[in-house]
Amino acid sequence: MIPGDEAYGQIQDAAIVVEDARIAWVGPRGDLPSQYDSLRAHSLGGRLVTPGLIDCHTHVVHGGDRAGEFEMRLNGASYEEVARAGGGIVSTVTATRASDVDRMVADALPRVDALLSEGICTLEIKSGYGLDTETELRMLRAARRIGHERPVRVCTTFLGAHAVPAEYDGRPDAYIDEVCIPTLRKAHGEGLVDAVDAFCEGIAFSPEQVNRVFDAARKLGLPVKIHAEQLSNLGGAIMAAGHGAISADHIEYLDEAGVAALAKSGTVAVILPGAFYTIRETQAPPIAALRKAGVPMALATDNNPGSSPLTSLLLTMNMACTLFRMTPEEALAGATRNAAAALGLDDCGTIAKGKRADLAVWDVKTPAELSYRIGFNPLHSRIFGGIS
Ligand SMILES: O=C(O)CC[C@@H]1NC(=O)NC1=O
Ligand SMILES: [Fe+3]
Repeated sequence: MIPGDEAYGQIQDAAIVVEDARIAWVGPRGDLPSQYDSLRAHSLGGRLVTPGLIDCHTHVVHGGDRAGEFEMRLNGASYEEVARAGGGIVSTVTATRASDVDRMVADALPRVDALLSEGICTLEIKSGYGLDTETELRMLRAARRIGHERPVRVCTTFLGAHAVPAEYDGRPDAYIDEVCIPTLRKAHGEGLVDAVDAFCEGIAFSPEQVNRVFDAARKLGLPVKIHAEQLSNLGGAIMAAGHGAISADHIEYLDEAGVAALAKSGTVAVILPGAFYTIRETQAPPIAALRKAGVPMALATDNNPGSSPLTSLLLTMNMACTLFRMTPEEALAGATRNAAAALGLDDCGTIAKGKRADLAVWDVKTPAELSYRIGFNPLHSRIFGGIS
């Protein structure tokens, strides 16, 4: 069954009125109110227009790369074995600690530009490769700077609970209490934090440890999100749902109880096919159960140097359809309105009166082409805040 226009909320021969970087009116061109007749019209040649895309989960700021580990895994080492051998996240920490804000920005901009070239207007950027106060702060300052150096809205996420640094090896609780939570408070005090995230996994932090970070976040009035059930089921998503988390991400190993918890709390499921593909995971996230339970599903690149060096949200959409059997309409919703919800944003992600005038214009005949092609970018133009 091929969905019609109504499935995407599509309007044929539409007009969109933009005033002060916001959408003032949208509808069939023939219904355009006469009050707008005097505005300068700009034809898009009948092309498809979608909301500007939103990449709601990235680690795009980081030092170094992990091509060497890529080769290790190709010689048989699993992702967890690489992590336990002191590789993985911790090896990127060394490179990031040696970097400064200017260098972090310069290293990230080619990846950011690649993402923007596909119509992204909102980009989430996490910390989490510093794991000490000063480097975590530098990462978040770099993320903020990217939002000033490029026409993109940046949402920052504190991910101090990403891994246990070498100097706290075997002492995760001490790291949470002595570094992670104090750094969160300092970063929040500098206006660097829009949300708080944590990696709940056997190779990272327990639900109890993450719970302490989330308690601190909520005392600061910050929304929380979680990397959960990526490699096993520790109940992280259920714990996060109990905190009213705005998203639970990865969730390959989410069970029925976890699905029900997300549905009850209104938490968005963020599906990350890049990590599933890169670490050659075999357990797919429970898409059918999430769909049946009405849990909103978002998509993101999870751009990071280890488990998902993926810098294409369009390819992410294709992978979500081909690997996880999401529909093209679900994939587009996952990169727009549901991605906005995963960031706790209500002013973007759809083309509607009052929303930001963030739009993507495409040289395609149908919306399904955006998920159908592999490694092809049909973007005609990107409109950010009403300016193309
Ligand atoms: O491998 C890396 O550098 C990041 C891995 C990434 N972080 C996380 O919490 N889960 C992931 O897949
Ligand atoms: Fe991630």
